[in-house]
Amino acid sequence: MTDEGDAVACTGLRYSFGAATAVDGLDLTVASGEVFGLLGPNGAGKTTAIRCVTTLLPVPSGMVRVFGHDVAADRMAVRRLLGYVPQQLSADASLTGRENVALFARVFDVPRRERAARVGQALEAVGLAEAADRMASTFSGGMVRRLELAQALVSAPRLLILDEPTIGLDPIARTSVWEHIMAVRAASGMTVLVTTHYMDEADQYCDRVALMHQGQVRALGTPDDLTDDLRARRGDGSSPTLEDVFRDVAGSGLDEGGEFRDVRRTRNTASRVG
Ligand SMILES: Nc1ncnc2c1ncn2[C@@H]1O[C@H](COP(=O)(O)OP(=O)(O)OP(=O)(O)O)[C@@H](O)[C@H]1O
Repeated sequence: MTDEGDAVACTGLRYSFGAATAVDGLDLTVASGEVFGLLGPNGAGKTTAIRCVTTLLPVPSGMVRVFGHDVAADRMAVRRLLGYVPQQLSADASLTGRENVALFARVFDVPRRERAARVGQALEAVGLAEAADRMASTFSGGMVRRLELAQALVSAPRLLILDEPTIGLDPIARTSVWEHIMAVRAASGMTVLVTTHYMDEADQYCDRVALMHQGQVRALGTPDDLTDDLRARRGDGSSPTLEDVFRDVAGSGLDEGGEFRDVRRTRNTASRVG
């Protein structure tokens, strides 16, 4: 397989935790260069699906390719192509911003003589050049998130995967995180795959979105296509939002919002950066 073609192609992906099916036959294609949003409430299966794409979970059933590489058969090639910002804290509070990014540069095999420059560029790209030599423990929640973004960017990934990048941040910090993501994407042409349950962010920043519910994609398209389609079906002159589209495809499931475990995990994630 060459590394041309779509950034991500999932066919019939299934993943279960014991008897509980988290991802239930996911078919999904992310085109090279697009910003793609995987949306859904807590427990929809978003994190499980992207952990399969990143090779952190196996692919027990179905097929997942990243730029043509089968993630099950060619794990190292896939890892070299992607940067991943997980929901969990990945920055070390006892190191400076620069030391945190340098650590990722070493782990991701950035050539030694390029490391210092690449670390500096990654910090600059997320607006942390001036704060780079402060301890990460002194950073605000938004700065920690941007530091984690720099960690993922230092290896110059072709595919950046972000799991709830703005959860727990105030509106100004959320905008700042997104503006830095979009600026790096515009400069590098990298593909971005992001999970979020903030429909407004998806509407504003994503080229296409997949609405996921109970392990399956229930709707797929550009935010405008999805809202236009619902407007046409309603035919009552109202202007639906992406959230209305989600309520339409997921029904009452959206309000139920996953199990207790899912809510607790999300709260933990939010408080660790707050
Ligand atoms: N380690 C685990 N053990 C058992 N079940 C799990 C585990 N991780 C996730 N699940 C279950 O799998 C389903 C999908 O979870 P997943 O984390 O993929 O959803 P999500 O859409 O990313 O939600 P969130 O926004 O809360 O992260 C949920 O029902 C969840 O309870």
